[in-house]
Amino acid sequence: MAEGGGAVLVLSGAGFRYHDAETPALAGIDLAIGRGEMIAVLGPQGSGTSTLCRLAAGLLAERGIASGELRRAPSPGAAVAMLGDDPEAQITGMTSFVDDELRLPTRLAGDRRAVDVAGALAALGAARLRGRRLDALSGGERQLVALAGLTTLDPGLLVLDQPGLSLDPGSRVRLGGALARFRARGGAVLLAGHQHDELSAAADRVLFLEEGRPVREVAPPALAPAAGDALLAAHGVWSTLEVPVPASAPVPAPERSADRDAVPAVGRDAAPVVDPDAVPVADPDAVPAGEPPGRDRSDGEPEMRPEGDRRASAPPDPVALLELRGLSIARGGATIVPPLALRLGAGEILAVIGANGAGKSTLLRGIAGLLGRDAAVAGEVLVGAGDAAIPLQGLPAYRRAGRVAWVGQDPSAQLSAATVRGELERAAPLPRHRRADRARLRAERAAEVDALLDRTGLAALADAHPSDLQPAQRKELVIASALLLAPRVLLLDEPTLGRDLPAMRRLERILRAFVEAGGAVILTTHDLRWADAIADRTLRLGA
Ligand SMILES: Nc1ncnc2c1ncn2[C@@H]1O[C@H](COP(=O)(O)OP(=O)(O)OP(=O)(O)O)[C@@H](O)[C@H]1O
Repeated sequence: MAEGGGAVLVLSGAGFRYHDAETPALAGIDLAIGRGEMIAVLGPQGSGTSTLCRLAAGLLAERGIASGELRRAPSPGAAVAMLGDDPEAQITGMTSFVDDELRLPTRLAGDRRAVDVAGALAALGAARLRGRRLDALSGGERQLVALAGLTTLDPGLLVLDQPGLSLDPGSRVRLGGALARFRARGGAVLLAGHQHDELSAAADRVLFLEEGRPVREVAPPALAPAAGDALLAAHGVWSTLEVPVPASAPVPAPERSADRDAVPAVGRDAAPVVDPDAVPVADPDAVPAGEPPGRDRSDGEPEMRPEGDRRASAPPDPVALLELRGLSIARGGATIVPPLALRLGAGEILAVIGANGAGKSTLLRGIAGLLGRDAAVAGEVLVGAGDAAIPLQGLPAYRRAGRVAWVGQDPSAQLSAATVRGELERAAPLPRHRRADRARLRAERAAEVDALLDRTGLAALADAHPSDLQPAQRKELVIASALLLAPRVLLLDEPTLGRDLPAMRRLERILRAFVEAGGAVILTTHDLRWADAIADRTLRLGA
């Protein structure tokens, strides 16, 4: 551990207690980060990782009482720059375009020097975002812009709270490369989170927190998949790292074929009940004349293709819950989702994967009827099977919601009540009833809300304001609201964001119970290891 003169940040016996809290959020923190070092602090949700970030960045002064010692070394540029844990709050709201957003931190610091916008974006593999409007970016693209903006400050210490949120694995690796270059120039990095990923794996040391106290320090190789899983589990931390494929493993079948027989079988525990011909495929017949399948962008990005089908042998299709017939979505003159044919059976979980900006959220929004007029949606979305199938296209979102319930990438945008319980109580109207039945129905709904609060781990927070929840808890709340609608199909956009190990297990239990009761799920995720474990099939969007 770096001490004394070379240290950029030193915490000795440091602690912090929020004004309204009975117990300290942090206590007994001894940590020194030297020039060129990167330390990861991991722990379960509520263990104090975000508080430690804010303390290190000097952002807690008004909110409680600090104890112990904290020293930051002076730096020629900004002493410290921090990325917070809420991906949707990263963009300032003060600018409309990517380039201006990247110049803003330097300008706000009173520095008039020219900012290398192109270089900052290119370092994160995001050169394509130059000149784009901020309100037309995907969640991960926004995260990349926020990260690129921080790097323009060239601070002595970079504090990153869950920087991998919303980033695809390639972006996480590129961010790791940018951090390595920053460290080579003498910069120091403190990262924190509830998940172990490519970034924490590249740290010099990993410190585990438990109830605000440091409990163990290890070198990242001790946490490698799958050997390190038990150690991470003992500290309530989830790992998104994929188990490396041995060099001798068989090469999987090509992904691009629309021929079902060419889809790599990746094995499965329970056979899904889907149509044997229901493997999601690019529908060549649905491609408009003159337009190639895939998004018409110069960087050769997305193309729809089947990723994997876990069926060892395909059983008959008893209940098709959702069918897409040539669904395609274009925005701003570009094809975002190429024509897609897909049938989803009762009991099935489909994971949609793909790089940042590949179109995953757009697909879910298209199914839910939540795209604005600027989006050109073609093709059909049907819920139900055969003659009973109900076409959803043309129906407004509120009329689709009872059939396909959508949980968006940004949970804050779906919350409006003053308390967690209030949010659930208003999530779905009571069924049509006679006045005499009202009291009984209300009591049943209250019991249902209590049960959901327990299942989603929110019972102790029932009276909290939704804005006071962590991002992962807000998502939990929106999932609970969606379940109250009793939909046939759940559409979950990045449900794993920011979850620790217990919260991941809770999510799995909720999904399993939903599909075992006859529902179907489409979810998006950048956690490819988890997608492989939870989903019956995966669909990759983009290149
Ligand atoms: N209103 C809009 N107008 C034009 N393009 C848009 C608009 N909204 C999103 N896009 C673009 O559509 C593409 C797909 O966005 P989408 O949010 O679906 O991606 P995603 O796969 O969910 O990405 P992420 O993994 O980062 O969440 C992106 O390139 C995005 O910039």
